[in-house]
Amino acid sequence: MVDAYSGDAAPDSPMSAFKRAFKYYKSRNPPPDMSTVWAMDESDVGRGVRISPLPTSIHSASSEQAELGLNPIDQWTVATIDSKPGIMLLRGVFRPESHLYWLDRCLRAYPEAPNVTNLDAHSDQKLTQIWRGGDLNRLRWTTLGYHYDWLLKEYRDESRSPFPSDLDALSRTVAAAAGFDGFTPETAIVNYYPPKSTLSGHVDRAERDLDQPLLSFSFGQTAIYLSGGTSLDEEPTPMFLRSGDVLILYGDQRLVNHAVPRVFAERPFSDSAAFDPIVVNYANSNRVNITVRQVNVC
Ligand SMILES: O=C(O)CCC(=O)C(=O)O
Ligand SMILES: [Fe+2]
Repeated sequence: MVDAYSGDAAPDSPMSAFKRAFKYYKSRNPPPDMSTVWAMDESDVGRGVRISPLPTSIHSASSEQAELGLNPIDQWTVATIDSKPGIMLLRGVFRPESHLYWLDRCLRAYPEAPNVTNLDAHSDQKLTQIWRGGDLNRLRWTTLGYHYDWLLKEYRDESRSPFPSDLDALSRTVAAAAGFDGFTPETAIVNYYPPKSTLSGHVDRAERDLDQPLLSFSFGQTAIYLSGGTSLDEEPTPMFLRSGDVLILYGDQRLVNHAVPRVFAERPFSDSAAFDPIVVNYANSNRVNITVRQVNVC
């Protein structure tokens, strides 16, 4: 399956450590040994994984946090890896019932005009009502704010639409809680992962201000995420990203190779009167990831 970043693959040797790991975790036959994937849910001295509460230096209004579907910040935890300063994996951020809210936004609202999706990027006419048109299974990405140009690999000032206010508030709250007070959400890529889909190895370097973190929100089913180094020869770390996980990359980790070689279903979502059964159904077999970035030096 071709994914949005596949044209971005560096001309690496076929046997780079990163590519080898990608193939290993993507393989169906034989399937990978899942016990080799880092769970990151408890401290592990051997691997240098530390889990701690988030230092609660910021206090955004708790009413706003509740509106965004967030747990109180003192219930969040952060996992770090000693050998990879610049990765923070936040857990406990979202209340369980809010995962479907964000999935609903990614499926019903964000793909609509003026936002751009893979379904209309190469068509003269903006497709509307992807949701009602039954095109959900072909939806692979939506861009918000600055619309990333996949061919030119850049953001252009002419191609920009308003950033959704709920995602803006979520991103600012999470960034500030993690110590990035000045973060300004200006663009997001929503990636949709049906079963068996992958995201090829790539580095996110198009943003003009690389001193700002990148926030990555995962909802729905679970991914194996490969966190590599700046060289494809560096052995990547495989880790699970589950619904509600927030990965923050900054500093030395802002420009590393990463990929999603596998998505698998393990998380049941129950029917709920608050959500269309199509959303619940989608959540039960697909994964959605939102990466939020600041483009400019603000
Ligand atoms: O789906 C993910 O976890 C990663 C997405 C990603 O790397 C990207 O959008 O640049
Ligand atoms: Fe990326």
